[in-house]
Amino acid sequence: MTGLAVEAIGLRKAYGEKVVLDGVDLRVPAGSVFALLGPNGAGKTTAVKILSTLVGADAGSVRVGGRDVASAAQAVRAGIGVTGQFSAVDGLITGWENMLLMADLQHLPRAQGRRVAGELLERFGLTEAAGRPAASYSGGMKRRLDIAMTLVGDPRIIFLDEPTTGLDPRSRHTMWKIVRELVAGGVTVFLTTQYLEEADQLADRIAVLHDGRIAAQGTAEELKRLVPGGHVRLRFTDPGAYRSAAAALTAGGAAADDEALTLQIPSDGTQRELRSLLDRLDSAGVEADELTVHTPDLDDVFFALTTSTTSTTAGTVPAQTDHPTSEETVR
Ligand SMILES: Nc1ncnc2c1ncn2[C@@H]1O[C@H](COP(=O)(O)OP(=O)(O)OP(=O)(O)O)[C@@H](O)[C@H]1O
Repeated sequence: MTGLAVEAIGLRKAYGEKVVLDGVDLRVPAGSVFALLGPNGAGKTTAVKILSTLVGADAGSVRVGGRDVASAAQAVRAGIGVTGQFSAVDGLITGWENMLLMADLQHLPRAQGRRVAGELLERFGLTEAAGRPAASYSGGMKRRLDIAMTLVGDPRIIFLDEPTTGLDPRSRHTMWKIVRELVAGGVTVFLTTQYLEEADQLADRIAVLHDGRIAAQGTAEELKRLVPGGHVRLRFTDPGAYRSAAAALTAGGAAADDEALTLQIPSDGTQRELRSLLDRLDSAGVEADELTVHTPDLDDVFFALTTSTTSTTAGTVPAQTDHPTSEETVR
């Protein structure tokens, strides 16, 4: 599949008086990981339900795998996998039986169903536990079984609704590895999450859902640049070099710390701005001992976008919060 795996335009959904989605546009390139990020109740699950044909939208159009979810729901369903917050795993039967049930639902011939079930259980580290009732599995194992069951039909687009909520850090990392492997195999992953780190780690593109609208959308780096407060910090050990750099850069708004021999220059951290800064240092004939780029992290973006009382559109972001910034040091 080429082009867009998911394309939603003007999605609206209300439950009674409550408007949950109020004109949402989403575009997910095939073969990528897309994270829909939002606080509790933002409408993430509702969006997944609409995109995966489980619930109809009040307005707007959705194409998944190139097909319209309203007029070709059956065909859409055949090409997708959905793992919800409430697992499809039946606790009373074993992991193996859960897998075979899935294979039956997918109408796989018996021998093929057993082979696929065995391969997936192996891939997700569940072979040993396969004979035990799923109710005895840990949260992470149940989640892995859930995804394994989703993969029985070899879907090319997978929706994972909060795949790591409630998991411990180790299980969360295992889940991230699974997502990366799926994408390496050409699968498109649409996931929802409340975890900024998860979106940062996994997603090629992130959309922040707030008050029924997309407050911002882009790569993690693009989103971080929406929040002001980025700067470059230069540290010197030679006081002479420090003074020369300070003289060359204070016109550019550099804040100087004479005791620590550091200069802090406002910057969005882009290559263009860094090059211009280095050019100015070169012209002054000085070299910094350490150069650190401080970019706001996703926490800054998320809090800035989701704590406002009115929704914002991409590119217009409320004032920066006090959350720590991430740092990258270049020596
Ligand atoms: N079937 C329904 N009937 C009425 N209201 C609903 C229904 N489904 C969801 N809602 C409401 O829509 C809003 C969004 O819910 P949704 O589950 O989509 O949010 P979410 O972002 O997935 O939240 P969470 O992270 O808590 O799962 C909530 O206020 C919820 O109460």
